Amino acid sequence: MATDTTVRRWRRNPSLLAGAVILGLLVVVALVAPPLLSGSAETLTDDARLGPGAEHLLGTDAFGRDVLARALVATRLTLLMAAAATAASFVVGVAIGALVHLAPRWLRETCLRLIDSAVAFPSLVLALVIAAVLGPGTGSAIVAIAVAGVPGFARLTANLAATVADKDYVLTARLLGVPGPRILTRHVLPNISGPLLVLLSSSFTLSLLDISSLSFVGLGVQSPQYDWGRLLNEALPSIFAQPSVVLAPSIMLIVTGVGAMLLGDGVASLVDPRTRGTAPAATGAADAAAPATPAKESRAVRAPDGAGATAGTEPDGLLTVDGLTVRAGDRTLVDDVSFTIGAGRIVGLVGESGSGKSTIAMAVAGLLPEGVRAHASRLALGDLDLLGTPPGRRLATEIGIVYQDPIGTFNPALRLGAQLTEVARTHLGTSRRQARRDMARALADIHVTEPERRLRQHPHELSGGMLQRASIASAMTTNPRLLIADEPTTALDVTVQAEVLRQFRRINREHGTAMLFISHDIGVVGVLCDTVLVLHGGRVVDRTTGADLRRGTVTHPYTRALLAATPAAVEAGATLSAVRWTADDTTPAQPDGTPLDGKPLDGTPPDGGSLDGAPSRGTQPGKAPLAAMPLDAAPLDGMPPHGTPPDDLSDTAAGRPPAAEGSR
Ligand SMILES: Nc1ncnc2c1ncn2[C@@H]1O[C@H](COP(=O)(O)OP(=O)(O)OP(=O)(O)O)[C@@H](O)[C@H]1O
Repeated sequence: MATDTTVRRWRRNPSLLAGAVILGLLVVVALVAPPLLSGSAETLTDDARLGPGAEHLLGTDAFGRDVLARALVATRLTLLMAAAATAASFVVGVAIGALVHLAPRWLRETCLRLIDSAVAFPSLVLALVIAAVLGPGTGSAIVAIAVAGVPGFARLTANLAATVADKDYVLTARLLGVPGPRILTRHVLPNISGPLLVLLSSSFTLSLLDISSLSFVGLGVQSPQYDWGRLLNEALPSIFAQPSVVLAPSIMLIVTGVGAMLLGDGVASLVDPRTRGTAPAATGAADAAAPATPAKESRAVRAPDGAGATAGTEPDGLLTVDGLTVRAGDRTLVDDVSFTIGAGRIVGLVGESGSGKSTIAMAVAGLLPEGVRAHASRLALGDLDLLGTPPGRRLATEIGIVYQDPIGTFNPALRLGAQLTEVARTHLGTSRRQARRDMARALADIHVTEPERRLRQHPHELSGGMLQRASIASAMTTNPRLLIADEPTTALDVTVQAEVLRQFRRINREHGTAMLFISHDIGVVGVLCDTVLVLHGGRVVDRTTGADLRRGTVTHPYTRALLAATPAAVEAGATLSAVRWTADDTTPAQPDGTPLDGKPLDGTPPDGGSLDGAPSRGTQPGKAPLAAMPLDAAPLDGMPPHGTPPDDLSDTAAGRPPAAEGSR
């Protein structure tokens, strides 16, 4: 079975096959040629300068030695030198690149500039200078070529590591307190191995040519040793009279280079789990939502009219954010934002793209990118002070994060089982077997089909909806007090969105988990959240409730403008409003320019857009708004029918703390 798979993989990878065959043959030549052909390659005879013939296929050189035999015998030394130089460049270059990536910013920038300058210098010229300084010889040629190859590997490693460093799975590892070197070896290096292997193969080819060049100009291999470069050097005086003498070493050089490139391409595609050719799991049906019962009347307490600005502050605040300001250099990204989240409550952050939602979430989780600084009068999760350096273990176990892109959440190079059980094994001390058993149960709870099999799969083998549910299960491993969901439904189609939202609601009710729920979709926020902060330009411009959003009874002009820009809230045939509002505006923008007067907007469901309403007018073809999705369809893909509370998204289920919104 395993052999079948291996054969299929090789067949699907012709580059790998061709490269391996070519280099394999060359290795055989390197092994057998010296003992078999040294005699005819090195014995001086009187048959000098013979042309190609039956006895000497490519003729003889000026000392009567067989030209082809010499080229074949030289294979061993040439390959060994090129391999040694490339291996040294690779090891030292990747190590330097990794250290540069881990270094503080100023040092990293300085090192990168130096590396860039070294890369700009042609490697052969660099090698010539080094070889000239070290003196001619085999050892100095290897050192010269190895040193000349280091900057290329260092730059590629540092640059690629930087592109992986802001991936969600790296941020999660940082939140979990995984040390930098381990993040590097487990998450970063495996995900940049493809390009590094391609560079390794091209670097081998380059080393081969550079070493041959050094020997050709007399700085490399010295007589009586010989490599292909040395053979070309010896053939130079008779190149016009007897061109066949340069043929053998030249062909050997070309064939070896092509073989190395083909092998590099093939290996790069082999190590990339996304191109291994495993069939992806069924999508669509597997992700479809299970049926839900009709939503019951909303219970969320509504802030009194005109008191929208008092919502967003909750009694018994579990999470306290007071005067949070986030800056990147001189630029203020988040300006004096304050709110609290009570235990078991869901607070939404809504606003246009760039309004600062994710920045607030990352500041809470202590995951702000380099160069971005947060200041606050208070930033705390219960007794855990989030300013400064909170203990990594507490951060890892008390805050869970679900990101927007379920694919980016997971390390594509690792199987899901290893990733999903990491927190339990690292922070809870659970054994590997028990952690897998627990995770399989958690996945089943969240309606992931065939959980055991999923744990053995790579992320690319699951659909987006399944991955998002897996990441929710993963975030819940430690039963965190606060779950941050950063646009968790944006990358999903609307049917899957509903199921994912239902899971958030279920978790909130069953575990009493407080949530900071981020979305640019005001409909989604209205459906799920108790209280909602509306952000604009990094500031909170309105504080309202989910119930008010669903009823469309919000009063703030910007919030009303956001609602007016929601397809489900607009009459069929009417113009969809663009949001044009500045902090100085006191009147909301209507499509026709008339001010909104506080009446519910046309098309907005009168008692809120629960997930069970009939499709609204104004719905865009092909993408129904969430508020319009009927969720009582038959279960799909064998998903267990559910839909009884707590899986509906109404606010009526028991077990939630009373929502008495206080004021700041
Ligand atoms: N590392 C950074 N350095 C400088 N500015 C940044 C950085 N990260 C984000 N910003 C800026 O901060 C502002 C807020 O970004 P943020 O990602 O928090 O917005 P958002 O509301 O979450 O948007 P979206 O919905 O598109 O994710 C944006 O103007 C963005 O350009």
